[in-house]
Formats: sequence, structure tokens, C-alpha cells
Amino acid sequence: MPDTQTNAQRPAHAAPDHPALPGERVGVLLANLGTPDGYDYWSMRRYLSEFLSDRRVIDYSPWLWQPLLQTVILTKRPFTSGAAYKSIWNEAENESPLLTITKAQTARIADAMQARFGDAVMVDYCMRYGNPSTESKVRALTEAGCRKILFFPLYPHYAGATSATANDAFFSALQKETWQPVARTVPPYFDRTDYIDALAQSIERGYAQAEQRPDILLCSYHGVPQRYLTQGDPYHCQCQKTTRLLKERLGWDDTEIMTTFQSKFGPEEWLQPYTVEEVARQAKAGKKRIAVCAPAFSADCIETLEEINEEIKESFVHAGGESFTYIPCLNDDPAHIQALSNVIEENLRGWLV
Ligand SMILES: C=CC1=C(C)c2cc3[nH]c(cc4nc(cc5[nH]c(cc1n2)c(C)c5CCC(=O)O)C(CCC(=O)O)=C4C)c(C)c3C=C
Ligand SMILES: [Fe+2]
Ligand SMILES: [Fe+2]
Repeated sequence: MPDTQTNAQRPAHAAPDHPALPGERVGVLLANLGTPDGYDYWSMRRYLSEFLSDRRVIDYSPWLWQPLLQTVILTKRPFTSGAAYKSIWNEAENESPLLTITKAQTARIADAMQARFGDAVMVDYCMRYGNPSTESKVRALTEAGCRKILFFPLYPHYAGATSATANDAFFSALQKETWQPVARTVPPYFDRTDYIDALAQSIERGYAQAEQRPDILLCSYHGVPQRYLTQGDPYHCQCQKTTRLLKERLGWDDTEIMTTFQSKFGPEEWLQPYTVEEVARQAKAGKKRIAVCAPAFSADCIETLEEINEEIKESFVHAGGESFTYIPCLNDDPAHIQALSNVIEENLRGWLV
């Protein structure tokens, strides 16, 4: 009798202790950065400790970094970050906005895959740090009969600190599988027309809703240390190209749009200009109406809802700015879901189509 959940069957030659063989499916595993389980001190500490111990994120020698992290940074930061999370927390579901949005994206993409491929494809999500872990979801997919898994880090741009470390976690989860599934990973998608179109439409909507047309749009990307660029990480170039493609798609000139970087962490120099400083410079230069969007994030999170829409906005207003328009991330916008589904379908080629 096939199992309805996994379509599992015992082969004809089976001895009584022979494991049931699940029917074949393809798994699509969406991955985002991570989320603490709560905004209390210990939940924050656990999450930040896992995140900031990742050598793809902080590449200092662990001999130097771990004592500093465990004794200085993780005694203070869980309080300040916890307060920031508290201000944006989804109390109804008791989870971070990133988790709520990732669940919504997964449900929409699962609908699109169901319509296209029926039950042959299963869609699920995981986090690089915190829960649900990548390992637990790789296990769940293989147990449900996925003999092939397409792993999709939900970052438009490649960065060692995001896509590569997500892939690392996927590969190490595969190492633990007795019957390892066939695996593929999805490359960056920042320069696809459907993604740029979805972004452009969201900006056009944001501009149409603003009381007066903003003087300038800042495309604010999460930063990385400047050193990572000189070591060969292509993230900076992919961000610059995204702004150029957006500018071309919107039909704007160089005075109407620019690239900036946010979320600086630690004392090193990061990619510049820093958004928090640039909004103040723009206000002082007479650009009193500003719009900010965040194309590096596929979902709104602490770095957009709290940092951009609270801290960066405050810096702008403090410098004399008058109108601040935050254009939300693409989240589960239908054009975004369509673009992500197109990416998936193209990367499934040869497996199903
Ligand atoms: C979108 C791409 C991202 C890059 C590139 C990136 C690099 C990077 N981040 C840190 C340090 C922190 N990032 C934090 C949060 C955070 N970062 C991203 C994305 C990128 N990070 C997201 C989506 C989030 C939000 C997660 C959420 O649940 O909302 C944080 C934690 C928040 C805080 O305590 O302020 C830190 C710390 C480094 C050092 C880095 C590059 C080396
Ligand atoms: Fe980050
Ligand atoms: Fe560059």
C-alpha cells in the first residue's frame, strides 16, 4: 500500500526489515538568512552567536574573534538587537517578520509549482541560522521521497556571507544523508528582466503613492567589509549593476537614483557610501524628499523595517529632510513570486521538463 504522505512502497524483493522506498519527487528548498526564536536575551544570544561565528561572515581567526564575541559582543548586543526586534516583531504569530514573509513566499511558490508540475514538486523553506535549520529540512525532503533537491538561497546577489554560506550548510546537510539526493543550487538572479521589472513596478507604485515625487531614490544594499571586495567577492559589482539596470528600466538619469550600503558592523571600513550618512548629505544638499528601497533583501527584516525605516529615516529628518518614503521589499508581491518561480522552473530543466 503506498503511503499517502510519502508515496512510500516496499519493493517486491523486500524482507520484513527492508526500508520502505519512497516514491520519487523533486524538492525545492528556499533558504533565507535566519531568525531568532524570540527577542529575549538568550534567544538573541543563541542566534547571534551562531551567525557571528560563521567564518564566511566574520573571517577573523577564531582564536582572536571568539573571546571577543563571547565575552564582549554577546553580553551587550542581544539587548540592543532584541529591542530592535521587539519593535518589529509579529506578535500575532510570535515570530520575526522575515519568518512570516518567508512562509508566505513558500506558500505562493508552492501554489505556482503545484499548478505547473502537480505533486511531482515539493516546496519548503529553511534558515541558515536558527530554525528551521537547513539540515532538518533536507532530512524532511529526503524522507518525503525527494531524490532530487534544488536549493535556492533567496538572495538576488552572490555574497560569500549569504549565498555561499547557505550553500555550505546545504552541502554539509547532504553529507549526513545515507541515500544522498541529487543536488543543484540556484545562481544569483539580480540581472534578470523579470526581477528588475518587479522591482521597478514596486518603485513606480511607491512613487505614485508619495504625496510629492521624491527628489532621489537611494538603492540601499546590505554592506560587507570593503576588504571582501578586494579579496574577490562580486557582491559590490552585482549591486552596482542592479541600480544601473533599474535606472535604465525606469528611464531615469543619474541624478535620480544612486547606490548606497547599510548595516555596517564592527570597526572595519565597509562598502561606501553608507546610507545613514548619504541621506543626511542629500538633505543638507537640498534634496528634501527622498525614497529608499532595499534590492538586496528578498523579504523585509530587521535591517529594512527597523534600520531603514527608523534609524536611517531619523538621520534624514535630523539633517533637515522633510519626506521619507520607504519602498518595501518584494516579499510575496505577485511579480516577485512569478520571477522566483521562473528562476526555479529554469533551474529544474532536465529534471522535470
Ligand atoms: C542581503 C544580504 C546580506 C549581506 C550581504 C549580509 C552581510 C553581513 N551581515 C552582517 C551582520 C549582520 N546582519 C544581520 C542581519 C541581517 N543580514 C541580512 C542580510 C545580509 N547580510 C538579513 C536579511 C538580516 C536580517 C535577519 C532578520 O531576522 O531580520 C545582523 C543581525 C541583526 C542585528 O543584530 O543587528 C548582523 C549582526 C555581516 C557582518 C555581514 C558581512 C560580512
Ligand atoms: Fe547581515
Ligand atoms: Fe564593483
